[in-house]
Amino acid sequence: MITALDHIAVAVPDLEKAIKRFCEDFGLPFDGRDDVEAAKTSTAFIPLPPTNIELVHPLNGEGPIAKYLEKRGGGLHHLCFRSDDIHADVERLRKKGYEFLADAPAPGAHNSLTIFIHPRSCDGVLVELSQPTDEH
Ligand SMILES: CC[C@@H](C(=O)O)C(=O)SCCNC(=O)CCNC(=O)[C@H](O)C(C)(C)COP(=O)(O)OP(=O)(O)OC[C@H]1O[C@@H](n2cnc3c(N)ncnc32)[C@H](O)[C@@H]1OP(=O)(O)O
Ligand SMILES: [Co+2]
Repeated sequence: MITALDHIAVAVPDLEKAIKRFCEDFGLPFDGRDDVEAAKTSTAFIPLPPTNIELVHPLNGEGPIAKYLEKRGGGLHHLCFRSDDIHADVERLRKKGYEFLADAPAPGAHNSLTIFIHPRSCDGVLVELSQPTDEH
């Protein structure tokens, strides 16, 4: 079951500059960085209960965020829904015809398991499902 809006992700061309903007200029809290090799993505989390902002930047200059920045520049990149049973939610949504971008959930930021639904299944919005695998 989907239980929360876990995060809203913003693709940024300069991660340090974006962290300064959100945390120093806007005065928001900073919950640290997490480089996720499996997703080829560097993240920075800004907790804003009951959700978070996730800044996403290419890890080692490659991967999906690199392609996105190259084609579109910075911008809103995806919405992530938290699930309490990601395998059941994937099965349920696949049966409804949603196009997933992987066969199975993979490691995400903050020890989560994540999987993405193609934007063409969701009116042009890239949607991530995420299940925490331990307390962060
Ligand atoms: C850190 C881990 C994790 C977490 O724990 O939170 C993350 O958030 S990782 C974040 C980065 N990872 C991903 O984005 C993985 C899923 N994304 C993909 O697999 C690809 O980016 C994609 C969505 C399949 C697009 O890749 P590709 O087909 O190679 O790119 P194109 O540029 O050719 O785009 C095709 C099509 O899709 C539209 N598009 C692309 N990105 C987005 C987006 N973020 N939001 C909305 N739409 C998007 C693009 O405009 C193209 O549309 P058409 O032109 O209409 O075909
Ligand atoms: Co995300």
